[in-house]
Amino acid sequence: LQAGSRVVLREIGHNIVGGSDPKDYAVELNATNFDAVLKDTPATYAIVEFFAHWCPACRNYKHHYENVAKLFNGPNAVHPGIVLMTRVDCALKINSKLCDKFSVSHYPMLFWGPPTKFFAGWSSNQAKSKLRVIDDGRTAERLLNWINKQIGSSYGLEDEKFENEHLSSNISDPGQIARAVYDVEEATATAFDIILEHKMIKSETRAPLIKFLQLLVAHHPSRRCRKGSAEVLVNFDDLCPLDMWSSDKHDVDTSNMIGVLRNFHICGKDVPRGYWMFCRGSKNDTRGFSCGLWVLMHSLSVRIEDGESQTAFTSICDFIHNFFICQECRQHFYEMCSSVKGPFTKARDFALWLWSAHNEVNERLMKEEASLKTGDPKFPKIIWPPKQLCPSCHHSRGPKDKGGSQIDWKRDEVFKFLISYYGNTLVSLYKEKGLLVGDGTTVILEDSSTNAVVVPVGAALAIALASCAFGALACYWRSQQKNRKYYHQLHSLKNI
Ligand SMILES: Cc1cc2nc3c(=O)[nH]c(=O)nc-3n(C[C@H](O)[C@H](O)[C@H](O)COP(=O)(O)OP(=O)(O)OC[C@H]3O[C@@H](n4cnc5c(N)ncnc54)[C@H](O)[C@@H]3O)c2cc1C
Repeated sequence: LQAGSRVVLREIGHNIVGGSDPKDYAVELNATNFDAVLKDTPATYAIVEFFAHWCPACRNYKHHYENVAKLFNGPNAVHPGIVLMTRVDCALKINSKLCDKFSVSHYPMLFWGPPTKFFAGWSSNQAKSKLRVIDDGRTAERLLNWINKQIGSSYGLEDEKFENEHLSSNISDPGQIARAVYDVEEATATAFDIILEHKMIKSETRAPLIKFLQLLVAHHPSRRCRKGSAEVLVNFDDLCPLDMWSSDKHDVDTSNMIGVLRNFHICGKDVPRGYWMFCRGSKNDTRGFSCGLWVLMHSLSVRIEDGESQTAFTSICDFIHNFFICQECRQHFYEMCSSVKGPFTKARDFALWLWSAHNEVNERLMKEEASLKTGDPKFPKIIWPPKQLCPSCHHSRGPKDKGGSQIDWKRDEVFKFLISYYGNTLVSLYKEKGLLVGDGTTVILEDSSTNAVVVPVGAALAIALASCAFGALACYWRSQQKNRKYYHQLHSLKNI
């Protein structure tokens, strides 16, 4: 069911949801996929329209609903990942119980709330209290006004005309990073795709890749990516044999191997999704992947233990050096890595080094982008975190405090801020609730959409995750034996 829901969510992006009009933006749900789709959506809110296909008022209402849905759903959504707009046809027998559950009293009837509250026991009073009937959504304008009032936004029906320029770039809102967990997944999958696309796995790059994968298995903020990285790692020798790209390999062999590797979706089947959320630029060619990569690195740096700090440092440096396809970026970054004197012994020092290296890049780019006009006008480079985001990180120095290397930072406060920003806050909207424990069983954590602390950060987490990783590896090792056998059989057949 879950895999099915992902397919539906992915199809939303391409407007090819089965059964509904291919031009529809709202997603048609039914009793079989309702819970799973709402559970898996990265959107913060959902609207469910209960209607009946025979109802003339519903048919007339459809274009109003679609006009709003196109802002939020679909590959060209101006505001993706915020509201998932769906509909359920109550005239279909399969949906009658579902519509009953929501006491649908008229058509069309619209409900609003966090997606998880739609399936988390509608009968329970607590879930019920989080859902609201939209009482003023008769036209597209009124519906959008109603949404704007709920979430304090100022979206307009014409927003599409201005491309992405209406993006909110409120840097003082720490909650914005909560969307970035999906970008960290997107960046991980994109990086892996680039590595395959550009045949970057060579004898000299295998070791750095393995080391980086190990870091991801233990500390990636997304469980899906931890799991996928573990699968790649466990199968690494089979998937990436030493002679992978050797000249005596036929093109067919090579493309078969790429095919096999591609089947190992590092963050699950439905990532990359094809869009960015936190890292979305106001122009199509700004931000995106490189922003996601930074967020990934920072989120790793706040999850490691003291004893891992040097390994994490070299893994990240080597990964960027070997696999970040931007020549200038990787050269600059490697220079910064090479200038580090002693080995890191404290996770704090490594996290702060990465933060300050990133600021060094920001400072350089601030000037470059200003003179070349290549920056994103909505997201100019800044020395980070600005005072609005972390007042306690800055000593109050008044007018002399010009930024960059001149800022008088309170480094302990910066570290605290990094831990909370890239630790807890980053995963506070993340929908994967289960964590694997040593024996491969699943523990259900608190519902993450309620802002409850999902994962404690710090030593306890690092230890827990490290042992999870071991459990997961052992588990995958066993489960992959069958695949390995199949792979070897396939190979020996080919060699006959
Ligand atoms: C390793 C690396 C090296 C790069 N080197 C170059 C280069 O040499 N030349 C070039 O043109 N581009 C370089 N880039 C790309 C560039 O740094 C930006 O990623 C890109 O311009 C997109 O910028 P952005 O506005 O999305 O913010 P980014 O700089 O990508 O930052 C992403 C997010 O991280 C947060 N952030 C910002 N600064 C910090 C900080 N100091 N610590 C923690 N979090 C922070 C902010 O929320 C920001 O939105 C590099 C990227 C990487 C990953």
